Amino acid sequence: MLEFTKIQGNGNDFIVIDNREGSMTSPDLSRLAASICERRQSVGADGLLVVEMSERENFTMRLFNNDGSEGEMCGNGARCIARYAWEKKIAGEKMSFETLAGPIHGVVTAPFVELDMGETNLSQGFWGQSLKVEGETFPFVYLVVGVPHCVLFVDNLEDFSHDSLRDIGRTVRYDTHRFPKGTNVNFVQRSGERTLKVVTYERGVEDLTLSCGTGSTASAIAASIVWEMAAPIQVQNPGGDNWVTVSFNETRSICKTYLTGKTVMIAEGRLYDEALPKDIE
Ligand SMILES: N[C@@H](CCC[C@H](N)C(=O)O)C(=O)O
Repeated sequence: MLEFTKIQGNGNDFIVIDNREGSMTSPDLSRLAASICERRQSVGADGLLVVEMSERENFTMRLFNNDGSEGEMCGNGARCIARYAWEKKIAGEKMSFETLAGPIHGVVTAPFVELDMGETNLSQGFWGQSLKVEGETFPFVYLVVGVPHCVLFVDNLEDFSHDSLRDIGRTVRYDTHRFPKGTNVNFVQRSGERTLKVVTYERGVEDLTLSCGTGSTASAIAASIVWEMAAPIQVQNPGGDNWVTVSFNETRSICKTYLTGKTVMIAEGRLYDEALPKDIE
C-alpha cells in the first residue's frame, strides 16, 4: 500500500508522496499521477507532489499534473509541499528545495506558507499585445514564472460564464504558434487599488482550477507593470487568496516576487494495491 497525504492551497489540491528512497521512476510517477489524481476513480487531485532527495537543498520537489505531465514549478504546490516537509520534520520552518525551475526558499507559519519565488526575467515576456478568441479581443502579457503564463486582462469576470472561460482558456493554452510550450491562462480583473480577481486555466489539468500560485504571481507582476499596482497585491482566486510582493531591479528588466497563502492538511491515507496502475506494484 502506498502512503500519501492530501493537502490543498486555496482549493488547488495535491496528493503528496515521499519518494526519497527512489523506489519510483519518472515513468512510474507520471502513470501514478494520471491514475491517483483522477476524480471519482481514485483519490482525486489537480496534481501529485513528490518529495525526493537533494544534495544541495533540504529536498527536491517534483510536480506531476493530473494528466501525468511533469511541470517545472507549481506555486500552490510548493506551499503545500513546504507545509508537508515541516509537518513531517523533513525540514525546519525555514527551508529550501530544488525544483526544475530552480531553488525555492520557504517559511512555514502554519497554516500559512511564504515562498521566495526568485527572479522573473521580464525581457523574455511579451508585452503590449492582444489576441482575439471567440470574437473577444484581450490585451495580454506572457511571462514565464517557472511555468509559462498568459495573463489576459478583462473588465469584469462576471461577463463570462464558467464554460466560456474554460473554452477561451483551452484555445489560448493550445495556441502553440504563439506559445510553443503551451501555456497556463489567467483571466485577470482589477477589483480594487491593490486587489485582483483571477481565474486560471491550467496546462496539464486542462481545466479551470480554483487557484494557481504561479498564475497569481504572473498576474501580480503583470498588474504591477501595466496598472502600476503597488505591492503587496491580494490575488482573489475562486478557492481563496494569495498575496504577492513584487519588486524590480533598476532597469525594471528583472523582478523578484514573494507568494504567501494558506494551506490545509486534509488527510493521510494508504492507497490499496488494486488502485495502483498495473505496472507499479
Ligand atoms: N497549480 C500550479 C501550476 C502547476 C503547473 C502547471 N499546471 C504547468 O504544468 O504548467 C501553481 O500553483 O503554480
